[in-house]
Amino acid sequence: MSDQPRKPSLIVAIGMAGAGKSTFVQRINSYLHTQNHARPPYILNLDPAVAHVPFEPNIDIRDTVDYKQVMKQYNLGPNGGILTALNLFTTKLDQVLELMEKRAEEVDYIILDTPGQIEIFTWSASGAIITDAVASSFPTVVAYIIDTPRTTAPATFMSNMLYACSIMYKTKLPFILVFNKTDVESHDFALEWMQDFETFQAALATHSGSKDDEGEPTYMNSLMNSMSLVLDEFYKHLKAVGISSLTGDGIKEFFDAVEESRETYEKEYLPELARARAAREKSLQEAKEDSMTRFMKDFTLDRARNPRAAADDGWDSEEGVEDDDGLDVNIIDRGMSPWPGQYIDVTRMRRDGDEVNWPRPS
Ligand SMILES: Nc1nc2c(ncn2[C@@H]2O[C@H](COP(=O)(O)OP(=O)(O)OP(=O)(O)O)[C@@H](O)[C@H]2O)c(=O)[nH]1
Repeated sequence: MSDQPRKPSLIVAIGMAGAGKSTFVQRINSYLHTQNHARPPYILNLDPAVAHVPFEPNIDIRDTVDYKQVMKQYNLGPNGGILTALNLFTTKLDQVLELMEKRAEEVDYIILDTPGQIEIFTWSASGAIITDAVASSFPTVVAYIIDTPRTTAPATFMSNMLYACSIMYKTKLPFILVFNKTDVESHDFALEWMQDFETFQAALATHSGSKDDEGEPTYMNSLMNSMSLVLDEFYKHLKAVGISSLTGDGIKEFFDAVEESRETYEKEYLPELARARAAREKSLQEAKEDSMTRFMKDFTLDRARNPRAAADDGWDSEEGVEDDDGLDVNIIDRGMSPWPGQYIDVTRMRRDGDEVNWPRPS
């Protein structure tokens, strides 16, 4: 056993707009506040456009970036505004991580509530940077929130699962399917479909719109039939829990799933992360060596063909070229003066004369 204090588990709450992410975050927040041995979580709100969140986040993107101001400044629509706000926030990620690290010993859970427009987080560079950064510091799990009552149609269910599948393979993180709103609709049908693809196919066959005018299965029907076989493999890699963020039903099972996912993170994600890092460093080193070898070859060839040039620029071919350590390369730093197209930090512009509220008081 290591002497290091146990790191908090980090939960990234992702889901389609209206699936109940914020209500879910508030539910787990209140659950942790009321449990005898639990400590309140550390919460980050990453949705710049949300008007109201039912909890008090410790770090709130809205304190750093005013997304309406960003829309005006860059002449963007709402989605562009949210994405740019997230990009700007990501430039401060080192500060965010530092704050989380500082609080790590005081909390057992860190929770990230993500923007309502799911693709802005899951398919943007910033979303990937944030997810990778937190996941390399804390045992992380993705909680994919599903609006259960709106997923009872086989086609909608399949679309939702395909989306979940794409996020899981993109992040490679432990994944929990959270079937929310079970007070309205039980998630039993979903579990059945996931455990036995034949029951899904049977539901598909009886669902309206599965046959065309001539009584033949529609193209969509055949496609989904085949997809259900593919997804069978995907279902084996994830956990599913049913909860009601409204009543609190199933929250304990959710935390059990988080605990199990922590083991998956340590056994599978961390070694994979270390392997990926080592591979990246190796390929960078190889690319560096390769480019150096080619440079030296071209350089020597050039000097052999044109020895006068060497004399003109004072280079003594007898001495050769100094090794890596001896190279005196001046990197030009353009950071001191503005240039066309320079990135402007609107977060600073917004704060001119304002009270800086970073981080939010806990
Ligand atoms: N019946 C029921 N309603 C719920 C539950 N969870 C959330 N809701 C309702 O679903 C609606 C959407 O919930 P939010 O928490 O705002 O959903 P969200 O995913 O954060 O939505 P965005 O802000 O668009 O991202 C609200 O009206 C909630 O009251 C639940 O477990 N049961």
